[in-house]
Amino acid sequence: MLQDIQIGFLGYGRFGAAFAALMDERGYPWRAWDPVAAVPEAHATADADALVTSSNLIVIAVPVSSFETVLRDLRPKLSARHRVMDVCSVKQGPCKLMDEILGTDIGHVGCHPLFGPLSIARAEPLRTVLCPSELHPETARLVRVLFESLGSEVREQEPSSHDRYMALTHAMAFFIARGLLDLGVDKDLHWAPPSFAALAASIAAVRSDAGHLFNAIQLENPYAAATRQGLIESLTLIDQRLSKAPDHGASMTEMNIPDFGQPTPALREVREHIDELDHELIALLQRRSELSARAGHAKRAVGSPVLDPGREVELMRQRGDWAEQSGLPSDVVQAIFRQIMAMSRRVQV
Ligand SMILES: O=C(O)C(=O)C[C@]1(C(=O)O)C=C[C@@H](O)C=C1
Repeated sequence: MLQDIQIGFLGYGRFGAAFAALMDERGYPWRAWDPVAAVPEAHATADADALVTSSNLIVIAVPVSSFETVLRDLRPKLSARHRVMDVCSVKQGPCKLMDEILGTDIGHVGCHPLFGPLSIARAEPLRTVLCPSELHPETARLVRVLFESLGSEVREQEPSSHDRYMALTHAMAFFIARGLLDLGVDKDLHWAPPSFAALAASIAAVRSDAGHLFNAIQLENPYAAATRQGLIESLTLIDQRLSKAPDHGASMTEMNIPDFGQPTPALREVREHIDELDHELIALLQRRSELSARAGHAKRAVGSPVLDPGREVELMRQRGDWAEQSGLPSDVVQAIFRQIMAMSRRVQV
């Protein structure tokens, strides 16, 4: 299904470049064109026409605000052999435009990769939402296979359900984080309690955002304004209840978070936490293995052998130090890393 694929990135910004690197790693041929950003020479085309001539799957990777203009400019260059996908973080508008402008003639599918340059670089799990057009189920199938071959989990959704869900999650995270950022909460987070970790990550995401992303998430999602309003209202209500509380005891009961479960015996509870943690450890090992495969790829490209004894000695020493600093026996931690390293070398051969 993917053997004849020729990918053409229309737009080579931060996301386009990271996505293209992922394609590269899996060996898919790709080209890119961008009026501003520099594309690596081996993949560059002279203009948008040359990109369309040399590709059969066009990935529109431009800010949502310029999507319509780019799509209208692209349309006359396309023929029946082309498929088009977008990567916008909102879906209702772009999917409607693709149905309208590309119609039955050109296969298309809406995509929202829920990952970015940082999550790709860190080998975090990849997830993608697809919004298939009723007109082109076969394009959705092709693009699903493509994402799955990149290691991404894929979910299909109606554009409106996607945007409602993103208004409650993506837009909310950015909205709250932006508010905290404006309050100056991003400084000195070293001593913030673990309960703040998720918010700190959201603040970091907003800070590293290319600028247009925040506006697109809030302004191009038709449900985001109402969701923001709903949040402000519920926070105001909580604030009013807190400030008019005559005494802490009585009024705080309604503020209590409901207890959803039966109290569990202490050992069962601890074991549940251990299970959860081990699950996370395995997910981290899987990500490490992914990075190791990339290291193998990079070494093969310059003809270096898999085994790098110098790096391994340094790595062991550092893990030993980290273990000691955390109050763990360094010899045991190093023994664990010897096994991890053995597994790592296996994925590189
Ligand atoms: O750093 C590298 O060169 C890797 O390939 C990664 C790695 C590792 O798993 O950390 C694996 C094998 C090498 O001998 C050294 C380190």
